[in-house]
Amino acid sequence: MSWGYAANNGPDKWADNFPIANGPRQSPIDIVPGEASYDAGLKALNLKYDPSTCLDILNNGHSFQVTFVDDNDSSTLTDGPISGIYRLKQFHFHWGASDDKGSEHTVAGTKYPAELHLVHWNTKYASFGEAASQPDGLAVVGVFLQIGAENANLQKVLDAFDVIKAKGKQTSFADFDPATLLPGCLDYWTYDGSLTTPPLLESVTWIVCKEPVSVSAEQMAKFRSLLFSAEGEAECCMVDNYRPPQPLKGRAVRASFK
Ligand SMILES: COc1ccc(C[C@@]2(O)NC(=S)NC2=O)c(OC)c1
Ligand SMILES: [Zn+2]
Repeated sequence: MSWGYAANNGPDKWADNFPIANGPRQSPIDIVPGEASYDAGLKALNLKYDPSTCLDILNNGHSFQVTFVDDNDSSTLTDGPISGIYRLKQFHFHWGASDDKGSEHTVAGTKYPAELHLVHWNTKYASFGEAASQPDGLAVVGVFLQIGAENANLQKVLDAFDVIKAKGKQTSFADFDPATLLPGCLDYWTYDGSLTTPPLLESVTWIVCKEPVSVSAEQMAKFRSLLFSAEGEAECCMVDNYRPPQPLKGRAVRASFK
């Protein structure tokens, strides 16, 4: 049986096949603002995305992801807590069955209804796959979603859902600018962590934005219309696809802001 988010294959069971689940730099974590240390040496995030690199949108059975062409430096993350150039590979989300849960990171115990992950890989390595196994291989920008006004930029992504409802469905998705999903203020917390699903590789420099972006309750209902299941299988709504916070194990969480 493969991993998932159900009682019999969910986060509490992942260590059975992926012992790194109990490793020293696992993600997500609970971010406690009062315990984060302001680091004046942290640079502002420099995100430069080219909408023409947007390729397709896929239901991978765990989330949905929008994938980008990453054979050049058209869409990159530089500065912030990282050195060098990291290329945008994909973005995806995690969300709950109801608005009181869904994010992976929490802030002083507060759960948001959803969390966006923008995944970038270090171009000092030959490919995303190689970078994913290196301690400085990936940089993921996390953005919290909170219930409020309808998010017109997010709606462009949600409008593609009807054709990717079931696991394995994929369709072309072009000319989307992921920068439109970012908050106005790019203050962030940063710490060393991991992928949040198996293989849970400890290769992620996490960059979690302090400011959430809005999503309407109706838009959250649209997220919950996706399925974990493939066509022809018993329908299983894609909800609660989040890993709960993991032990900090002595790691420092730095803040880019006072
Ligand atoms: C082998 O490479 C992988 C595998 C899974 C993911 C997805 C995820 O586990 N990682 C984050 S972050 N959130 C997730 O759900 C990945 O994303 C960078 C890279
Ligand atoms: Zn993720």
